[in-house]
Amino acid sequence: MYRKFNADANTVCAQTISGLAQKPARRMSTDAGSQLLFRQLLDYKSYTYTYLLADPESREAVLIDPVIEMVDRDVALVRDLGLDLIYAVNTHVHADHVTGTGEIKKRVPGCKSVISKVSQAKADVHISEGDTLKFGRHSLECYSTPGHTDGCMSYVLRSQAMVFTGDAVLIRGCGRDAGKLYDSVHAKILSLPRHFKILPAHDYTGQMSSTVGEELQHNLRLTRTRDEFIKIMKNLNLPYPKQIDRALPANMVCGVYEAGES
Ligand SMILES: N[C@@H](CCC(=O)N[C@@H](CSS)C(=O)NCC(=O)O)C(=O)O
Repeated sequence: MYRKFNADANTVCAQTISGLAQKPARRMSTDAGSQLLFRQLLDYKSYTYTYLLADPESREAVLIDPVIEMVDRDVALVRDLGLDLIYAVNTHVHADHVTGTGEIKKRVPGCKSVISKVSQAKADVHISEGDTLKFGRHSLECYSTPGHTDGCMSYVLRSQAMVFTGDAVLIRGCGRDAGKLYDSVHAKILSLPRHFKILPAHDYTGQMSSTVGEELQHNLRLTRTRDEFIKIMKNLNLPYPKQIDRALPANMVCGVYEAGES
């Protein structure tokens, strides 16, 4: 399904290239594998990571999982870096914070909101398994990874060996719910090459990334059998997310209520 993508996944290059000010003559290479602007941004209230990805050549950019309270920061960064933000993407309908995608759309003309079709939430673009989101020379491959919610998607940036897992896989942890989550995570995320970097939607322990190999070895939930996993998740008794009553209805409409809109 994804053969059209850069098969040379091992061409892993410096992922953090903040050189938008670089003149074209100083660029080291023109292949997509070598040039990505990458920023991991934190919302310190919900411990949500927002990711800004861009092709420094075309300047097309994507934000993954923006948070409404942090939209000023995100839009300012996009402007400072001279980027053309084309997509504001959600991994799923979040329960712990309100998405910034609707607010970003208002401030960045032409930016489209994205979420899975299965989520049934409002957005400009509804994606499904096997779809791709292109920005410049890069492509995010869309994988359905249900379990935490039915509409959860993970996004693979193969040329950089990165996977944005939302709440499906957290570092040494995972999202809520059990059987379906175990199956989709093992089939779609933990089956990626071991060097692929895992970039989750949250971390509550101050860690920023992991790898597939590391989680296969050290994730105390996901290394168990399916039955053990279901038992562990049942006994966690995770508390009700504080913002859930505000977040869920807002996130079904892209994070913003407009008078007259449903
Ligand atoms: N304290 C936070 C919620 C923390 C939480 O439950 N996070 C979710 C992902 S966001 S809904 C989760 O699945 N965590 C798994 C875990 O093991 O922590 C709040 O009140 O918002």
